[in-house]
Amino acid sequence: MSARLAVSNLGISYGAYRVVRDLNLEIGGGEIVGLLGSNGSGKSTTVKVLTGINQPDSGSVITFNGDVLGARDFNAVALRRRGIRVVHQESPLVDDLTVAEAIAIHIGFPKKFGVVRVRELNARAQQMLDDFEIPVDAAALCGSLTAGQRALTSFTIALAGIQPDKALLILDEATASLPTRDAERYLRRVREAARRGLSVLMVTHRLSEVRDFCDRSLVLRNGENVAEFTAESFDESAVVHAMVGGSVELYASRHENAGARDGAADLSVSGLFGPGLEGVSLTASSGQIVGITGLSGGGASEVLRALGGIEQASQGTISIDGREVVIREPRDAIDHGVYYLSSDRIAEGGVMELTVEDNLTLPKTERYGWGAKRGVDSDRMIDQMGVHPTDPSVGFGSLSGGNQQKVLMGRWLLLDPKILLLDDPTAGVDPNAREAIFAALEKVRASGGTVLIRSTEPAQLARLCDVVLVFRDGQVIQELRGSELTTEEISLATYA
Ligand SMILES: Nc1ncnc2c1ncn2[C@@H]1O[C@H](COP(=O)(O)OP(=O)(O)OP(=O)(O)O)[C@@H](O)[C@H]1O
Repeated sequence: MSARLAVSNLGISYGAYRVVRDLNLEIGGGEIVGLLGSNGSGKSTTVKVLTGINQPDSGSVITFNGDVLGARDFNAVALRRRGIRVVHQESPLVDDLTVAEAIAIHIGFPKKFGVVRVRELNARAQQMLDDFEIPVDAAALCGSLTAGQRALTSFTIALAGIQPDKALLILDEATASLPTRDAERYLRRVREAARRGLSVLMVTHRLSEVRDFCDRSLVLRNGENVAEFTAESFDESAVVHAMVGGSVELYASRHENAGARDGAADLSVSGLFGPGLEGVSLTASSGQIVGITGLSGGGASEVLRALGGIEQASQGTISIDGREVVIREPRDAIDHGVYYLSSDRIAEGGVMELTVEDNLTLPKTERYGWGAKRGVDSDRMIDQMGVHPTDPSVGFGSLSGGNQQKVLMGRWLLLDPKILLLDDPTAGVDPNAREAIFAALEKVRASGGTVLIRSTEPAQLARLCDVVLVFRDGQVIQELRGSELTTEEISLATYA
């Protein structure tokens, strides 16, 4: 039987810049294939060809269900009609629509005499959700869904109106911002769909997902296919080796931490109320990495946003080095040496139209003057964070997602942060970049800074943090320290 998707000699270029070369890939019916690679290795670019955003170079041959695709097929509508569907990391659901309406946008509204039949609309959507045991009410507003439910709704939309045994689902880091537990739940649904014949191409940086859910996986490096693993031969260190062309050094781990000063609460928050916050109190000392976790909407992201001046607290006090400060907007936070890195790097971080150097040095622009210092600083950060490409004059908007994240992190590191607030900084970054981020945090800690980091991956927090604060209903409900800092304890406290 022929493969569902067969790609041979795929080349993809941006102008004269060849980003993908000679890529060969086959996916059989009902197979789940992982696509791995460092940030900037060409994964998204490949997905963009299969979803009709990019055109392949001439000489590339792509066959889907036995049909060789021609130039006219490479547009989003035609490929979707053929049964190639994609789910991205951010679910573009309109908050004011119900789940049933969001599904109907893609497959049509049931109508009689031009009037939408709401009962039928809801019943049909509920049937689709129930078919995959997705715990979502079809009549609920999309805006009321948790992150995990949103992701599962997007999955349902992607599968709407297709025959699984003729289709290909592409997961483009679909689980990157989900907590580990929700991601597993999600991928179990994907596996069920694969049992029904759906073919799946899964782009992810979480190697454990590939180990647990993929039948095979390919590794891209600099746009070339450098290794292939079966479920049996899959080995995390061999994969990472193939991704980076060398080994990854492991940096920070909390056992190395000697910097924390006991009792010196350099950041102290008391009775903080505000959007999503119901009286948060916490302290963090110089030289500490404080982990923040909790279900979405529980206050973990919200407290970082309030401290960073993105949202305004309505009540409560924030003190730094024993002095009360007022943080109403990002500028106030920055003036006190408090820097916030959002999980939404596009909306709240980088300026797409500016260069990498501009983005790195943005908050310090007025201090540079005419000397070469600006270039020296930006080169140093490009090197420290392993930004690719290394040319500081390229547009920030042309960097891959993971490389954008490294630049935004580098921007704050250049300012020697006193307090660094990071909201899920490793979502969508490859293992090498993750280690570069951890190494940078270790430096901040060693120089007496304080880091508050939210992560959806309990294993990361267990490895990195001196203390982990668990949030629920807008409050800190538990503090884990010392021997409690294990993946299991953190997961239990977060989800139980
Ligand atoms: N519009 C563009 N113009 C020029 N170069 C681009 C453009 N988009 C991407 N690139 C370059 O193509 C290369 C591959 O990027 P791509 O986004 O495919 O990487 P990726 O493997 O998906 O990375 P990540 O894991 O960070 O998302 C990168 O070097 C990137 O800088």
